[in-house]
Amino acid sequence: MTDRPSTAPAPTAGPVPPDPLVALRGGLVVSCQAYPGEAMRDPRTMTQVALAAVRGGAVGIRVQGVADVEHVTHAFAELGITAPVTGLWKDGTDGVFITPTLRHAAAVAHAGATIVAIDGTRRPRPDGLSLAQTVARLREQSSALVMADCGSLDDALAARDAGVDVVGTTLSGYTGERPRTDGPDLELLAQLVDRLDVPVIAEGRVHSPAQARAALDAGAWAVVVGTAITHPTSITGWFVDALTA
Ligand SMILES: CC(=O)N[C@H](C=O)[C@@H](O)[C@H](O)[C@H](O)COP(=O)(O)O
Repeated sequence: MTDRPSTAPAPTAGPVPPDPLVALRGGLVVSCQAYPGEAMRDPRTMTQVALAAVRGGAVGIRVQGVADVEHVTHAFAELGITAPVTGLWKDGTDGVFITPTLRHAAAVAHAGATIVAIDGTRRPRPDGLSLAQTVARLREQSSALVMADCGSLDDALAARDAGVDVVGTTLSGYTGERPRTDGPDLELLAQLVDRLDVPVIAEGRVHSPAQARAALDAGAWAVVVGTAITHPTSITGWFVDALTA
C-alpha cells in the first residue's frame, strides 16, 4: 500500500454540523414517538412527523427506537437538515426503561443519534453499571452527547457528577420523587437551573405554547414537547373530554 503523497489535497470535508447544544439553545425540540400497538408506530411515519416538525421551526427532534433514529437521521442527512436528533430506546414500561443499559445506549448512538438520552435516575440499572460507568464507556465508542432523563434534583446532581452533557426533567412525576403535575414541573426546572452548570432541558407535560414559554423563562436551555404535538390520540382525547364533561 502506498501512502498518499503529502501534496495531495486532503479529503473533502462535508458540511460541518453546528455544535448540537448551541443549535438547541432557546428552541423547541419535538419528541416524535408512537407507542407499541399504535397505528403510527412506524419509522417512516415518525420520520414524516419529524420533518413536519422541523418545517414548523423545531430546532431538534427526539425519537424512540433504533429504527426510528436510523430513519430520521438518514432522512435529515439526505435533505441537509442539521437539527440534532436525540435518540432513546425504551425497553419496558416500569422502572429503568429509557435507554436502560450501555448496550441500548451504544445501539442508539451507532444508529446516528447526536444526543443519546438515557435514564438519569439514581435507581439501579439492569446491567449493573453505574450512570458514570455507562457514560464513560459510551464515550469510548461514540462521540454522541449524553442527556440524562432525571426525576428529581438529586438525580440531576448525581447525573452531573457522572459526567453527562445535559440533563432533562423528563422523568419528573414518574419516579415517585416528584408529584405528577398537570403541566411541566417548573419548580424542579428552576431548582436544576439554579444548581447545575450543565444545560437543563424542560421535558414532560409541556402542553401549550404558554407553558413552553414559561419553561424557557425559568431558565430552560431548550423545551421538549411530545404528546401535545405528535400524539393525536391523546390530543383528541383532550378535546373529547372537554366536549363530554
Ligand atoms: C416519561 C416518559 O416515558 N417520557 C418519554 C420520554 O421520551 C415520552 O413518553 C414523552 O412523550 C416525552 O418525554 C415528552 O414528554 P410529553 O409527551 O409529556 O411532552
